[in-house]
Amino acid sequence: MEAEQKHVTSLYDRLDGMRALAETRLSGALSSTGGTPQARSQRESSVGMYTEQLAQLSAVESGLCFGRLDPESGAPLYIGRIGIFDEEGDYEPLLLDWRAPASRPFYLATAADPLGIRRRRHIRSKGRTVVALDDEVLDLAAAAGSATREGLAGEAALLSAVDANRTGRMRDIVETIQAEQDRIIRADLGGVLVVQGGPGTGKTAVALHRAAYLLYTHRRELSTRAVLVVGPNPTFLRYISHVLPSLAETGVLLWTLGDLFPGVTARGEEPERVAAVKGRLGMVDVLAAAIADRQELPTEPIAVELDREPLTIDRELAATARDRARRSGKVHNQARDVFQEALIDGLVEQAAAIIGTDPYADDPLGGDDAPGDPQLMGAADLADIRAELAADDGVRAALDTLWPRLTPQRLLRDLFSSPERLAAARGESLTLAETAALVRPAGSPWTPADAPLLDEAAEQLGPLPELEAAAKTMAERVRRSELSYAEGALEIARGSASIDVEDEDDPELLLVTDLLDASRLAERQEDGEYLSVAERAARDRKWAFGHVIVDEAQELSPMAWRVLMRRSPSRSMTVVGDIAQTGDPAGAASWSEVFDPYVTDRWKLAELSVNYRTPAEVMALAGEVLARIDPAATPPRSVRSTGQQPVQGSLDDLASVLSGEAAMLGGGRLAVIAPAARVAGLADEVRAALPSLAVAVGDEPDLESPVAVLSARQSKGLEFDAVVVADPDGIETESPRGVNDLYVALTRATQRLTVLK
Ligand SMILES: Nc1ncnc2c1ncn2[C@@H]1O[C@H](COP(=O)(O)OP(=O)(O)OP(=O)(O)O)[C@@H](O)[C@H]1O
Repeated sequence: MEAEQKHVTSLYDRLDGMRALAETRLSGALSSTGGTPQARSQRESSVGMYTEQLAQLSAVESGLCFGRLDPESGAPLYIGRIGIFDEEGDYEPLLLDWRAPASRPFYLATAADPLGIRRRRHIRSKGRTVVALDDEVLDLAAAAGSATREGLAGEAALLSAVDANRTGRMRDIVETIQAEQDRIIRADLGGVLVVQGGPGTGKTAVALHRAAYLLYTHRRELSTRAVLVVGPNPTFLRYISHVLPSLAETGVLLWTLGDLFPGVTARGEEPERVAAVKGRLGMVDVLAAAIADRQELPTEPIAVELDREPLTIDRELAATARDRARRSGKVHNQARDVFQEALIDGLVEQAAAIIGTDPYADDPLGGDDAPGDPQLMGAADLADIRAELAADDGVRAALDTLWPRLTPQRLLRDLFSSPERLAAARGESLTLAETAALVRPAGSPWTPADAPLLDEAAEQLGPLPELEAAAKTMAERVRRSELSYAEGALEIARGSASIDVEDEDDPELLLVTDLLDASRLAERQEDGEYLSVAERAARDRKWAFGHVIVDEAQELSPMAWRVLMRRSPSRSMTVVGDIAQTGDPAGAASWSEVFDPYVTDRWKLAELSVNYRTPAEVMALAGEVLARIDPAATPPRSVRSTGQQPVQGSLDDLASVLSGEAAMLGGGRLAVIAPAARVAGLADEVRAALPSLAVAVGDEPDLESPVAVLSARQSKGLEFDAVVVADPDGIETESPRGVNDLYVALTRATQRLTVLK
């Protein structure tokens, strides 16, 4: 232990040194002022780079080094959160990043297949002090007598992690990743990988570690395209938000569905059945019809004047123009030009007929100008008339009525606030009752189910031409500035690099030179505005992410998948979920139903089978509910049993159950999970029963409070040391997939479960 402490201390010394260096460089960059635009851009770039570096170095403080591998021959390898190299010696690794290929046996080696490793050691620390060492000898003869269970790597460390008190924040599992999880984490970048697993099998943990692994292994590709993680709600995202930083990854976007449409944060609420209607693919046709409905024909002819001559836009002219615009194959906002052109053609014809016809045609002195003669006007005159008509207020007003410029927001706001517009758009996709359910007041907040519709509307409408032009200018500026930025910043990085990189092919060395990667530095923009790739991705509706990870994926509607597929044109995705936990009426009943339309059968399914959260006793009870959802389903195998059977009782005893739980809670967390309709009332009872404890409740409950009162739906993806499920029958009957919600509620406990009817 003493020897390990020595090594660990020396690693922390190196970490301190790296931080001090980054701090000095950062303050140097911050204190320099003025200079040419080039110098300013270099400064901005290095400030961004060193700030990020410092954040990463601070995040890996806890558990910096957690493992050691003793190969059959050669020096031991230490495994940790980042790679640290001996810059004074010959660049030997002092600590291997857990994601480096050489670290892999730490997760995969078994006595049966030791992968050249003699011994695996888990180093457990508190702060910077080593407190325990767990050794596994990966030698069949030596292992024969040991109590290690088949298939578990680092059992002691694993059990200590799964038994630890929960804190309201998800922790990383980097020290104890199991082989079946490791294979998913390190799967190839390309293609759609679906990870199906029961409750507590580590799907969320695996998804996040995969993000960190992919960013490390494919830094070049992914740093310029960014990785997106989609989770079910803001509370869940807060719950998982510390995991990636603790793995030294800061550039990943964590979004809910409601964040998918730039400029809109959709957090409004609506009945589930309404959201379910909005989530159906039939809405694509409804939106198309709603747009077509905005391409109107005048009920009365519209009069416009040209040089005091009366012209008319009548139904026939508007219909001809509309046909031409529709047949152009362009999207609405782009086809407006065609419509305008066609309308003006018609008006020019009228004008020419009036102005261009000789009024004295009957005059015998009129010569060639008899009625019906060709135009008197030349091309230049016609062009003048066109220009005049195009600028005419009356014509513009008519255009705005007959073919308005539409933003997605305007289209949807107008549609949902108008029973007439909805009736016109519903086609065969919506029943009368569904149509009526969609109506809402004009100022209603955007809901998560609106976000995919806004995106779909944006696709079908196309950008407003003036906004598109502005975006192009901006993109060109960024492109030009990126080049000088990247070059300048590379200069800085090269100048300050303390090692001389000779062998670019050495993978270990490349990891360090990632910091010098031009593509990463090219993220920085000119004009003092530092925008990371993630920030740029967040602003750009058409951003194509390098990789998309979806958690609780079973809950997403077909419309939501449609948007996500657009954000991932390369179809590089990791999707994790559990069909048996689908609670949302818009959610999925099978994975092939979700993916076949997009990637036919070219998606891969991986399964996780071990439950690290719920003790066997609790899972046995939850298994009875699972059997009602799908008699063929097997519940995941619990990694441990606690000997404590779930308690079943009456809701009348809530107060005494709660005080008993509070007494056992230690530093852990307790949740009361109930039907949504009973949450507020129960929260009052919980407060009364536990007056000295903070009780979290509401839309975005603070999960770090010792006690939370949640609906079953809200508890999805979360976990607590102790759970009291109140009114299970109420949960089951509250919604069409209520039995799935009950299954979720029963599988949230890491230690104790009480069910009160
Ligand atoms: N290899 C591991 N080592 C230690 N803890 C683990 C491991 N795998 C999973 N866990 C823990 O098990 C718990 C459940 O993991 P996670 O929330 O990722 O499961 P899940 O499959 O997403 O569950 P659910 O579907 O119920 O939301 C977490 O506390 C996680 O840290």
